[in-house]
Amino acid sequence: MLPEQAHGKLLIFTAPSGAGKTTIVRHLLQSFDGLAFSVSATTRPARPGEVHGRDYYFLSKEEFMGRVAAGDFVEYEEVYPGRLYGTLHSELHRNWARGNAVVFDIEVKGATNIKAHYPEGSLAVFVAPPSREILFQRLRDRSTEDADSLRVRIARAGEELGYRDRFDRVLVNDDLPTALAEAERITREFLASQSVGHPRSDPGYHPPAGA
Ligand SMILES: Nc1nc2c(ncn2[C@@H]2O[C@H](COP(=O)(O)OP(=O)(O)O)[C@@H](O)[C@H]2O)c(=O)[nH]1
Ligand SMILES: Nc1ncnc2c1ncn2[C@@H]1O[C@H](COP(=O)(O)OP(=O)(O)O)[C@@H](O)[C@H]1O
Repeated sequence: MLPEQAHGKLLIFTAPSGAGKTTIVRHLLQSFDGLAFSVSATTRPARPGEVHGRDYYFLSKEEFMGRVAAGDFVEYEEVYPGRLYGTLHSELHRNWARGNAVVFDIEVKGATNIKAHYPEGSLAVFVAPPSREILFQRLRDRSTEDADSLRVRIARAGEELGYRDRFDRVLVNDDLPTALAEAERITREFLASQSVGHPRSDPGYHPPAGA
């Protein structure tokens, strides 16, 4: 068990939509014991094949706002108009209590906020596409979005590319096997590194005597 108010490790993958972070995170979850996914809550509808509680907690706007009011989120963002996404405190503590490092698939602002809240024990990796054109092509080829949703994602993805140098690492996802091998290397090193920290803005935490 972790000491009260202490926290475990956080491995954050962030990128513009379509860069490949979901593909990379899924691969890592299959490849490593001791990693657990931070299942976010969202108000967007499930895509075919997505499972409630595994890919996301799919909530109505009312349910989501109720949980905001209850203080259940570490962070949340309206990523697309009317589409809320957020990280639940309960999700992190549930996974840390089991001794797992938590892995995130999250957009750039959420990643920045998580990293600021948990500066110790966290590593943020920006997944970069080989080019803007390839990024947009991947989004179109994935065929998960209707025309409007695709347009919104492409516009936002263009902006998010500008966050590239604000994180701890950049992982270029050009050839997929090469990117997966690099992601494995980063993860192996991270899991072997020093572990527990304390959240920066947690008023309840007092360091143990002699710490
Ligand atoms: N801030 C924040 N963003 C999230 C969270 N969960 C997912 N996202 C991001 O929201 C964006 C939209 O996710 P999604 O609808 O699954 O679309 P996709 O990126 O096109 O696969 C992605 O950049 C996700 O990484 C969260 O808990 N908080
Ligand atoms: N290196 C790659 N080469 C070609 N296609 C890729 C590569 N990585 C991911 N893809 C494909 O690009 C699309 C977007 O990837 P995804 O993992 O959904 O991105 P994100 O989660 O960042 O939005 C998916 O259809 C995925 O299969």
